[in-house]
Amino acid sequence: MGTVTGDELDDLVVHMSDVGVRRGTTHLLSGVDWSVELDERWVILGANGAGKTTLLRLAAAELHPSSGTVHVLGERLGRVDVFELRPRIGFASAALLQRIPAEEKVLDVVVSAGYAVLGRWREDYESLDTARATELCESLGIGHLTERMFGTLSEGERKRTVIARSLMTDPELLLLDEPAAGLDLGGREDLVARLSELARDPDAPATVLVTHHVEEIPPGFTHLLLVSGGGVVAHGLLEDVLTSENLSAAFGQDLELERLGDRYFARRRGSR
Ligand SMILES: Nc1ncnc2c1ncn2[C@@H]1O[C@H](COP(=O)(O)OP(=O)(O)OP(=O)(O)O)[C@@H](O)[C@H]1O
Repeated sequence: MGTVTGDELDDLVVHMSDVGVRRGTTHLLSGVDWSVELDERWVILGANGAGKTTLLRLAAAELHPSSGTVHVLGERLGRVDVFELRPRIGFASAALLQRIPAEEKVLDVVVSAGYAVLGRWREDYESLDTARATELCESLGIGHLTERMFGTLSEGERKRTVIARSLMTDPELLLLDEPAAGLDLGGREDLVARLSELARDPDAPATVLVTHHVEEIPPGFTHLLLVSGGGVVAHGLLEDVLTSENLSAAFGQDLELERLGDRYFARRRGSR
């Protein structure tokens, strides 16, 4: 990816150069070079344990690299106050989902992202925030659930609530960790369609979505980072990088990729 100058960095939402993450003697990531530009929508695809969540946590400024450099929204990790950086990033993570109290009202789960982040006076902004949270819930198909307790929602409804929350602060970077995991077929298809709408919205932030399955790639996503064993197998434009060969290399199996319209499917070669 070459050396990037200061001016070029301003246009990059994420820039990683020769990044490694180590825990003891284990290398979670090594030699990762990756950049995300303002108008790009990236999918990170790879097998269990490939390093996808570790990459996302670096981009979320939740983790520092052990080696190499990571810039997020023009700021270098290690040289920036992450508490100032994180509010500019929307991160719908599985960890966040687990931390939300079961008795919290859906609308409050979404709206409170704004309070926590901006530390503004509730009285002044309450109605504006409520209107925005309601609009986000409606756009994600949970507009009828805003008064429900979070703990009473289905898995799919919870995922959408967390995505709505991550958009509440109007982030410059949106990170989605396995948004379709655990959903039934209908739930997955509905979420894929909504994420596709978001991806095609020119006002939406630069987005990075982590998944294990090519079937979950929403149309409108533009780029793909294929990872395996803590390293990058291939990266670039989705339609160039998503091939049977690259997929087989990333998953260590002889896989056959099929494209049907703007969706992808994969199976082991020779299987019926
Ligand atoms: N603190 C740690 N110490 C040692 N190994 C770790 C630590 N955290 C993560 N790992 C290992 O690093 C590897 C990458 O983890 P990561 O969660 O990034 O993978 P992933 O691609 O998101 O996996 P999955 O798809 O299963 O969620 C895994 O093998 C994991 O067991």
